Amino acid sequence: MHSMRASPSLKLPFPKNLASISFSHRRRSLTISSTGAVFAQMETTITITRPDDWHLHLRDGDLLQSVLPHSAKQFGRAIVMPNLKPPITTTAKALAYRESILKALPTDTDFNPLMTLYLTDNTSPEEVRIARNSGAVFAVKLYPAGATTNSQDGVTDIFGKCLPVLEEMVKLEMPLLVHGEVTDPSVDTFDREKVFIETILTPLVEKLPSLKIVMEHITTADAVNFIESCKTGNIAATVTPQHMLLNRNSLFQGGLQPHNYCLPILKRETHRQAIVEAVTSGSTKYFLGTDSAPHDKKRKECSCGCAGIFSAPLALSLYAKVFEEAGSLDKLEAFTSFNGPDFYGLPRNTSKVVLRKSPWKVPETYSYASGVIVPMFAGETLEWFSGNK
Ligand SMILES: NC(=O)N[C@@H](CC(=O)O)C(=O)O
Ligand SMILES: [Zn+2]
Ligand SMILES: [Zn+2]
Repeated sequence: MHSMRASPSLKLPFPKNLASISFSHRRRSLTISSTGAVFAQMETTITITRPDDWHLHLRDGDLLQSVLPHSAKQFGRAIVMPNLKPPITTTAKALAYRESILKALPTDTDFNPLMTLYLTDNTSPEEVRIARNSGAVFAVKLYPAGATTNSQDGVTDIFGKCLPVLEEMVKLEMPLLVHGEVTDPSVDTFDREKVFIETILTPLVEKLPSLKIVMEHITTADAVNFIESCKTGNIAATVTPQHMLLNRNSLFQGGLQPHNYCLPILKRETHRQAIVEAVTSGSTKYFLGTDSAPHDKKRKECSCGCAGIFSAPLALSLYAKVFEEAGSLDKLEAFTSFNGPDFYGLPRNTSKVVLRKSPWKVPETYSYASGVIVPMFAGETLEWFSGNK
């Protein structure tokens, strides 16, 4: 009879260089087969500092009520996007929105929503000062008008209309969060991020070199090159699970796949690889921003489906998958839990979350009072499970 014992000498597929995160392999159960062989089933967990989500759409009303607990269970804080209808353009609106988020929170959580202001052509420097002094608003969000969901009130001409506000933001050390795509209909959809970097972002950094900028949800090797080329420490990027796990083929796999449609749109495989390589290298310039963007199933599956992927319940599992596949699980915690607060000048969380290697099936839908939301990877099995306190 040969037996397998749950001993530390058992070969497990993990990197050796595990500086900061703690792993544990525990024997969960023993199975004795008909031939008498004993199999030990191992339970593997990773314990990391509680992550934050630096780019999240919480919506309002019914939708807020049902999506918020998924983020609050796993994340300590989130930068809450202001693209509501109507948008959050003033501090007063941001504070009221914050109150409604706090009211919708489950009681057993200390989740902290960090608010943002929606930049328009008419935002005043005074409004940004009020926002900063409120202590509740942590950034200003630039949506080029028409670039994405609920961006119609966004900026039409950043250099013509917004310079005084941006100069004030430099003084206040208030970060500018950027949806980095041009809206010119003559520019190919797949090139809109690259052209934005060339025509807006590069001149903006030249004009205001000390403005803190987060390029949100990067999707291209061009964005990685841009971020790497900025040596000053005040330019960073958030990265979504979908832009590290999917390429544009997944928009068309076996037919049109509306639930993989988000903006900026998924790009070709070489871009995905460049992003994964940069993020899993351990660079401090990249941090977790799910861009979890719930829409009702009916608004995704229709003749003109809207952009946005709902990933809040599974995002952490997905990031773990990316880092594991890259052989860089030891770098996961800095990306999820350190680089973001360090960039924003906020303390890192002190509590922990546990990720468990315990396969689970992503639900086909999540329901809310007025309908259902189809999550990313609906119905698929994921290896890492998170969600325990
Ligand atoms: N990412 C998306 O495709 N959609 C976001 C808006 C955004 O972040 O651009 C949304 O609010 O639905
Ligand atoms: Zn966006
Ligand atoms: Zn977004």
